Amino acid sequence: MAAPALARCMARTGVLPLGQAWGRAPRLPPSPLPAQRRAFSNNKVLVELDESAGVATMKFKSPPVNSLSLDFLTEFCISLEKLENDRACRGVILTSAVPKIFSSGLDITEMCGKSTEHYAEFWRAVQEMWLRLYSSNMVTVAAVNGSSPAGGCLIALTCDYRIMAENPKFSIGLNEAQLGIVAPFWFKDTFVNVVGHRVAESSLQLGSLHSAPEAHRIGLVDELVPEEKLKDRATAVMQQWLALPDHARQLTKTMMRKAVLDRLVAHREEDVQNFISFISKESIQKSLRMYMEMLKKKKS
Ligand SMILES: CCCCCCCCCC/C=C\CC(=O)SCCNC(=O)CCNC(=O)[C@H](O)C(C)(C)COP(=O)(O)OP(=O)(O)OC[C@H]1O[C@@H](n2cnc3c(N)ncnc32)[C@H](O)[C@@H]1OP(=O)(O)O
Repeated sequence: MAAPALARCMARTGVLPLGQAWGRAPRLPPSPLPAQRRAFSNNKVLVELDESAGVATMKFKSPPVNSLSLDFLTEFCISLEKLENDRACRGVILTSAVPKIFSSGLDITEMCGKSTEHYAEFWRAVQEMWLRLYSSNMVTVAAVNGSSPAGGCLIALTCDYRIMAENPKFSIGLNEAQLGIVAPFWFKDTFVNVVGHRVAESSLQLGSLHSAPEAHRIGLVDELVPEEKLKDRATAVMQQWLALPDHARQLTKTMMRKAVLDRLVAHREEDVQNFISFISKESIQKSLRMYMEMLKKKKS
């Protein structure tokens, strides 16, 4: 099925028609076949699977800034679902193929001047991405090799472990307040689970974008490495996590994340309606338009 058709299906049903994000059987170790590498790709995400290690790398490739458009979100979910159902894959490293940018967050153009139906479709796709990634049975490591505001930061926060490249130009954080918008409760819950309530409260209210050292200091990222070592370090961390039996790690992950996941699952439609009423306000539309203009002016 093509991405737009899948997106429509997601909009109707609220889920991808590929399988279930919930109640999956625990993953089994990969079969002892000869070492093999596989790659598959769609327009937005490149996936390389090292079957001998049981590890895939998902590289975002949606230039200029890997913004999370409806197409990107749909293709991200399809790629993740494929890996989730692949017995040869036990862990996934998320990173970017676009220099200097991990992801610029939700595509603002998807939230400006569109119909109510479009907002509903878009928001369900954002929810779906988070539900699938946060509940993934695989070990998920974010190798943050560029700036990562808002929705980009959410992707990193949703992983099990975050490693960021030490580059003074890169920043990360949930900066929604700076755009005049509010991070939804499940963004906030994910953030609180990583950095704790006090840090999340001030960072969210200020819409802070943190430099790499600051992000490390507040626990937003688990470690910093020189850019050229990021890939190797992500691979080493993955090996460490995969050394444990899958079932124990998966049950522990579920135990830690269930309450937050259940909260969105129980209020999914209400959350879509909240998004629509919020984003449709003329004052919010004006803030978003001004923000886009500011981004464009910054260039000239
Ligand atoms: C009561 C409660 C109810 C709850 C309601 C919920 C409300 C909504 C919640 C929404 C949640 C999350 C929101 C988001 O994720 S919004 C996105 C936030 N992102 C940002 O603020 C990042 C903005 N971008 C940048 O800071 C920079 O672009 C960059 C990423 C640092 C890269 O800088 P650069 O100099 O390398 O590139 P630049 O020239 O700025 O950009 C290149 C082109 O890309 C366009 N662009 C950048 N970011 C986005 C984006 N997020 N969406 C769409 N387009 C984007 C930029 O405009 C340039 O375009 P052009 O070349 O000029 O045409």
